[in-house]
Amino acid sequence: MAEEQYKIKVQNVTKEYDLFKTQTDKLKSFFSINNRNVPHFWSLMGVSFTVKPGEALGIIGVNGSGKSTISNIISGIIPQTTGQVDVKGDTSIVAINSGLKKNLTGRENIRLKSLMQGLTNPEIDEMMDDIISFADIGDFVDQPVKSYSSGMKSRLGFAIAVHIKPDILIIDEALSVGDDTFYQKCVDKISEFRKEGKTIVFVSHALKQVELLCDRVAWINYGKLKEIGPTEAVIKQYRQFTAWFKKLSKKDKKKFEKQQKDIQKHFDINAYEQEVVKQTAAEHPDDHNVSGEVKHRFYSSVISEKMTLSSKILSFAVALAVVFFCLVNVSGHRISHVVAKPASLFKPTKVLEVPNNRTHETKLVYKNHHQK
Ligand SMILES: Nc1ncnc2c1ncn2[C@@H]1O[C@H](COP(=O)(O)OP(=O)(O)OP(=O)(O)O)[C@@H](O)[C@H]1O
Repeated sequence: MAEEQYKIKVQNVTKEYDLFKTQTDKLKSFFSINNRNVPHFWSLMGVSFTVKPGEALGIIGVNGSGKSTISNIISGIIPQTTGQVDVKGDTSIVAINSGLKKNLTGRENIRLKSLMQGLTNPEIDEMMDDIISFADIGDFVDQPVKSYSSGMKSRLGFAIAVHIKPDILIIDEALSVGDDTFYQKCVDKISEFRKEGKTIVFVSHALKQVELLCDRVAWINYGKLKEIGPTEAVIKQYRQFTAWFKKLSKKDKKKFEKQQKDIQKHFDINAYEQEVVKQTAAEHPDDHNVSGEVKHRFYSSVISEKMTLSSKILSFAVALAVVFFCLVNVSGHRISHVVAKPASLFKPTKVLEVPNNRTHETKLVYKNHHQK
């Protein structure tokens, strides 16, 4: 069977967030054995799709549906909770609020992002003027990014992203804040990118832009992939959904949104895993290790953000050891002495008056002898 050609493959990806109310709750959860009392929210509840080389995939969906979450996971900015993400090539993300260091100037940000992408200083010097001219932010290029408007940040972010020539360009709502002239410049650049056979992921609410730029569209709806397919067909379905939603009364809109959010709060990852096992077993009846394979697919490439009980105990023990050694050091006693008489940890050693007529070595022997 021919191997599937893809640039990005997202398989059974989920993303869970803990909804702490305060910083104290967060701290309490570190010391608790289980996190059962912390409310959870599943921003993604098992999303799978592939993006082919040279394809422009649009990602659409209502506010809070999980579009930025999936684009940040593909870009490697945040890890998924479960599932596999395979990206073949360098990615560069342009998002309104990501990637730029606000205390650095525009010029410094250009250098930093380019270095992070593996370019050398001479290569960056060569590109610097082109990037500055594309961003067209005037003297602000030498001002800290914190003084930029969102449109200026987007201009700079886009200019850097397209000039460092990544294999995969991810654009998350970045065009929505630019003016018409800049927007046209970006569209031309994206079209150029497509002609070069680069892969594009385009997250946007602007359906007209999506229609213009994308070959296929993924509609993410409250953490799930609702539809994926040809641009026209998916956008038509999405428009029908938004038209239906707009017609609801205020009360029904709220009720609908609450129902969807409740599903995301009570998502059961184990039940989802069993569902995938069942589905895979039905598709591959001769495979006798479906359960093991699904488990591997769910958890093998996941870096957990949460600490397990054993790692909590280990961190606690290391912290205690550090405090102990600091106290021993301050107390002036030897470790063996403190171990034999723990109370001495809090009694500082007497300051010894060493007679001046002794040599350095004999002073040390004298001190050791008298400290016992
Ligand atoms: N750090 C976080 N902690 C808790 N919840 C989060 C966090 N980040 C995102 N979420 C939640 O995850 C859900 C998806 O967020 P995401 O930003 O991916 O949505 P989106 O589709 O990009 O929305 P928008 O169209 O408004 O940009 C939202 O309900 C959001 O509140």
